[in-house]
Amino acid sequence: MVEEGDGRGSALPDKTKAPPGAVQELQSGEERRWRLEYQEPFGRCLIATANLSMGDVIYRDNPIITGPKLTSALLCLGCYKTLTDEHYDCSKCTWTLCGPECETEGYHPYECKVFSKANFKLNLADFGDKNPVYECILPLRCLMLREADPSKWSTLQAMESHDEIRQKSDFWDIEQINVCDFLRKQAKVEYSDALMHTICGILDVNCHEVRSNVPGAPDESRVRGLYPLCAMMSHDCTCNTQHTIMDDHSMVVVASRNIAKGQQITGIYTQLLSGTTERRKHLRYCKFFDCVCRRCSDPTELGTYFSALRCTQCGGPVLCKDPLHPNNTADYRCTECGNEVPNSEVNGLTCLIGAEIALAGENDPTILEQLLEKYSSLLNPNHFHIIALKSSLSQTYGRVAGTQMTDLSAGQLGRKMQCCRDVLLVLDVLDPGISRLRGIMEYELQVALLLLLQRAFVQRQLTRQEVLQRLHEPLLLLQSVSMCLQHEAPSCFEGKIYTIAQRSLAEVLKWREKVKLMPEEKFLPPPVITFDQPKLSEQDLTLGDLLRKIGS
Ligand SMILES: C[S@@+](CC[C@H](N)C(=O)[O-])C[C@H]1O[C@@H](n2cnc3c(N)ncnc32)[C@H](O)[C@@H]1O
Repeated sequence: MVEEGDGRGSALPDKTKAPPGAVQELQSGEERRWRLEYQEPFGRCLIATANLSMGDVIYRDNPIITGPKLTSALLCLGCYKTLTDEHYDCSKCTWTLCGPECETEGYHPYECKVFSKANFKLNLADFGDKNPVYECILPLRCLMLREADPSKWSTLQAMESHDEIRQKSDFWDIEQINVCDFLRKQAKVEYSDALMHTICGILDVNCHEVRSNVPGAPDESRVRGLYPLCAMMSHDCTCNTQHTIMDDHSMVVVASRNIAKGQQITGIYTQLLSGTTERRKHLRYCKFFDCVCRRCSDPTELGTYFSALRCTQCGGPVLCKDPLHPNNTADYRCTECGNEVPNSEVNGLTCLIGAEIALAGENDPTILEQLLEKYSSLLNPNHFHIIALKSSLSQTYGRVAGTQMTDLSAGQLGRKMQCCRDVLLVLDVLDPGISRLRGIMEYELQVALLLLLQRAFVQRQLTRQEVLQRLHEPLLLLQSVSMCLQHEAPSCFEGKIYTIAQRSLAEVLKWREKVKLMPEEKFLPPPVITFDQPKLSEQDLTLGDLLRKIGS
C-alpha cells in the first residue's frame, strides 16, 4: 500500500511502461537495437529489434544510486574502501570514512546531511564482519533523491517492488527494525513505513552487485547499485548477455551469444553454477517469482545432469521427478532402476556437501581431490558440487602460495587440464559463448598445454610438425579467452587475465613463426614412412578368393 502524502501521491507509476530514466538518449552514431515491451509473466522486458551477434555491446548503463549491501564489513561510505580498525569518523555525522577527503565523496553527503542534523552518534563497539547497521544507508539515499534529483526519483519510483509478496516474507520484519525504525529514531526522518518498505523492495528486486574494482580489496563486492535499464531485463537460467561493471561503476552489457531479432534479451539473477532447486528457491525468495525457463523445466538441465545424484543401488542418474514443483520439494527417482529418494534426503545431502566444500576453501588441491573422491559415489559426474570442485581445482593447481605452475608434474598438469575440460563441457551447454568462467578455464587450460609442449620441445621429443600441431589448441584458447574477457575492467582479476592472455597470444604467434624456421636438430627427426603392402588376413579375403582357396 502506498500512502497519500508520501511523495508517490495518487499518480502511481504505470509498471507496464518504461521507467523515465531507463531509456537514455543515444549519442550521435549510436543505434538502439532493443525496445522495452510488457509481456506476461515477465512484466517489462527488453526485446532485440535486430539480430545481435555474440560480443556486440547491447547497451551501457549508469547507476542512479549506489550504496552498501544489506550487511557489510566496516567500509568507507564515501569511496567504499574496506576499513580496518583504523578509520575516520565523519566530522559531521560520525559514519565510517577513510579520511576527511571522503566527507564529500560519492553519495555520502546524502546521509551525512540527515544524520548530522539528527545529532546521530555511531556506536562502533560491536562492529564485526557483517554489520546490519549499513542496511539503512542505501534506502535513505534513495529517499533523498526525491529532493536531490527528482528525475532519478521518478525513475526509481517506476521500478518493481513486489510489496504484496514481500509483506509476507521474513525481509519485512527485519527491515522494519533495521531500516524503518532505525531511520525514524536515529535519523529523525518522517517517511512512512510503507514508503520505506517499498524502497527496500525496489532495491531487493532490482539492484546489482557492484563487483570488484573498489579500491582496497579489488575482488570483494560490498556495494550494490540500481541500474535503470539493466533492471528491465528478465531473468533466464541460460541467459544471453553478460554484464561487466567498470571502475567508474558504469555497466557494459554484451550479447554472450547470437540473439535473433524479436528474442528477449536476458540476464541471470542467480548463481549459474547452482542446481535447479537452489536457483528456483533463491529466485522465489529474493526476486519473488517462480522460474520456468527451459533449463528449470528439464530434470536433466539440458542434458548436463547438473542436479543429478548417483543411484546407490545401480549407479544410474537420480533426477528430480518434478523440477517445477510449486514448493521445490519433489522427490527424486533413478532413471535406470526406479529407486526413489525423498526430497529431504537429497536436500540434506547437497547442503551438507556444500558446507563441507565451503569449509575446505580453495587453497589445497589435496583436500579438494579428497572431497571429489569422497562424493563421486554419491553425485553424478556433472553434479554442480563436482563441477564447482573441479573449477576450484583447475585454479588451485600451480596457483597456491609456495607452488608455481612450472613446479607441477606432468600428471598434475594433466589433472588440471582434465578439470578445465570437464567444466568447459558443462559451460558449453549452460553458458555458451562469452562467459567469464569459460575465459578463466580456457586460460588455465592453455597454460598447462603450453607448459607440457615446452617441456617436450626442450627434450627434443617432438617433430616440427608435432610442435606446430600442438600450438593450435592453445592459440584457439587464447583467442577465445580474449573474446570472453575483452570487456572486463582492467583492474579486476578477469581484466588482468585478459591483458596477460593478449600478451601470451602475441608471444605464441611469434614463437610459431620461429618454430617454422628453426634448424632441424631442434626437433625429433620425422618418422620414416614405409609403403609396405598390407598383409591380408582370412577376413580380408573376398568371397571369390575364399571359394578358390577351398576349391584348390
Ligand atoms: C529486475 S525486475 C525486471 C523488470 C520487471 N519485469 C519490471 O517490469 O519492472 C525483476 C522482476 O521481473 C519479473 N521477472 C523477471 N524475470 C522473470 C522470469 N523469467 N519469469 C517471471 N518473472 C520474471 C519478476 O517479477 C521479477 O521480480
